Amino acid sequence: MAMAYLAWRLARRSCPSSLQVTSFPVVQLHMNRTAMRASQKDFENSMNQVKLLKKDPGNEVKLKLYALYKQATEGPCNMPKPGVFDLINKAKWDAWNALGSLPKEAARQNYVDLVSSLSPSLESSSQVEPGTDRKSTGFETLVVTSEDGITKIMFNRPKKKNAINTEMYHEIMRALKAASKDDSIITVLTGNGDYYSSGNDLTNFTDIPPGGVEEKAKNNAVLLREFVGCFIDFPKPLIAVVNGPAVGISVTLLGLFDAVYASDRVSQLLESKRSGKQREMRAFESSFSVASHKQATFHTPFSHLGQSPEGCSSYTFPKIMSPAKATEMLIFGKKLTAGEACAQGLVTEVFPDSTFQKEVWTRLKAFAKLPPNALRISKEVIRKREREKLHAVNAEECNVLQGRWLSDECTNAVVNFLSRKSKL
Ligand SMILES: CCCCCCCCCCCCC/C=C/C(=O)SCCNC(=O)CCNC(=O)[C@H](O)C(C)(C)COP(=O)(O)OP(=O)(O)OC[C@H]1O[C@@H](n2cnc3c(N)ncnc32)[C@H](O)[C@@H]1OP(=O)(O)O
Repeated sequence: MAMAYLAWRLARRSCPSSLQVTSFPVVQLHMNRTAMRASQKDFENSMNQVKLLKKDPGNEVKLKLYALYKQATEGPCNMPKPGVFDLINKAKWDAWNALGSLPKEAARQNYVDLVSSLSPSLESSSQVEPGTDRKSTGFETLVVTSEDGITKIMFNRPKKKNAINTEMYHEIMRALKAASKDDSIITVLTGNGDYYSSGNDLTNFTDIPPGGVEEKAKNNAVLLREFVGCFIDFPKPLIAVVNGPAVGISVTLLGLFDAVYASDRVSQLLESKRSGKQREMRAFESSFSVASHKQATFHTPFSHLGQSPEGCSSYTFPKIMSPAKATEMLIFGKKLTAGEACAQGLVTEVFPDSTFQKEVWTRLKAFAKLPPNALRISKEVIRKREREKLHAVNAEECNVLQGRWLSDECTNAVVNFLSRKSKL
């Protein structure tokens, strides 16, 4: 019924224009010379950790783990190429063969990194006494854990790039409200899998209630306003660990966080691509092995989607990065690398991808050892004078979006995506 509704709205107008398609080869930076080499013990520990993963990481990640394991233990692919109809072995052969002549020790390090990026809590819990890793139950779209004074809220829809559906909006609000009252010192948001979050789940547009599209838009404007309000009012230090690409509302909300940490995987690649330094690009890419993660990028394609800024970004982004830079992101949809987002003040610090999880969680555990009242009171002193303004901005943005959601431009863009004609 929902798709029929969208088709009906589409049929009333000309065929939608297609979205610009930009995509960069997803490659993984080869271990650089200064990166630590994973010991055999680390490698064996990681193999055991894979067995402890509570959630299936998905075929894409499992293929990468398989390929890196074979490369680390046997070297370049030495398997005869399976036939085209032997789909599983063909997929495994492709994944292993794509690693080329990646050295064994680099493959071992990449394997260890990939496993630790799949479950940072496994890594941090492997460094604490059993039993202190409290996992909150009752969430479908999140994994919420509390240990070392840190409540970690992990988006957990990796197969959908951690797109935020209606259930997830409510669960994030519930998790934040619980975190504001629990005994943790700081709260961290991060993503499971290769994305931080691809923003609003565009299928949110499809289930039209009996009251019609106007009612849906009104209800979702209320939902959005309440959701962003939780971030404006959150009393403890709130930190984002951006483990992969971030899109839409997952980017705009970063202006309300107290710190944003991201990995550098993408910076050199995209920057040399943009600067047209093809020779440098080829040299750089030649050292790449096959992707095992996506790069942390920051993309707010609101105009492409016929929508408008939210998450208080219409106010915070010009303040953080200047009106001109905010315009490039919020109006023209410029996608930023982690390095660019850091240079513009949206990201607090960028870490080498090979040590990203280790360094960030070590730092967060140190923060969580600071006096909790001093942290809360200092945050309050910094944030309180803007709070009323932020709520007013949030209300206005939701009002404008409510109208945008009813526009032809937005409907066309959503139908485009849902019909899989193009992606951003
Ligand atoms: C009329 C009333 C309307 C009410 C509206 C309700 C709104 C709810 C209230 C709150 C609204 C807040 C406002 C927020 C705005 C935003 O966040 S705008 C940004 C929205 N996000 C996007 O536009 C990104 C869309 N996704 C993509 O462009 C691509 O998926 C990708 C992120 C670039 C990744 O591409 P790729 O690596 O090729 O992977 P895919 O194969 O595309 O994705 C894997 C599967 O995941 C699904 N998916 C990914 N992102 C989304 C998403 N945002 N929404 C829905 N589904 C998503 C994708 O479809 C794939 O699924 P399968 O095909 O089933 O495998």
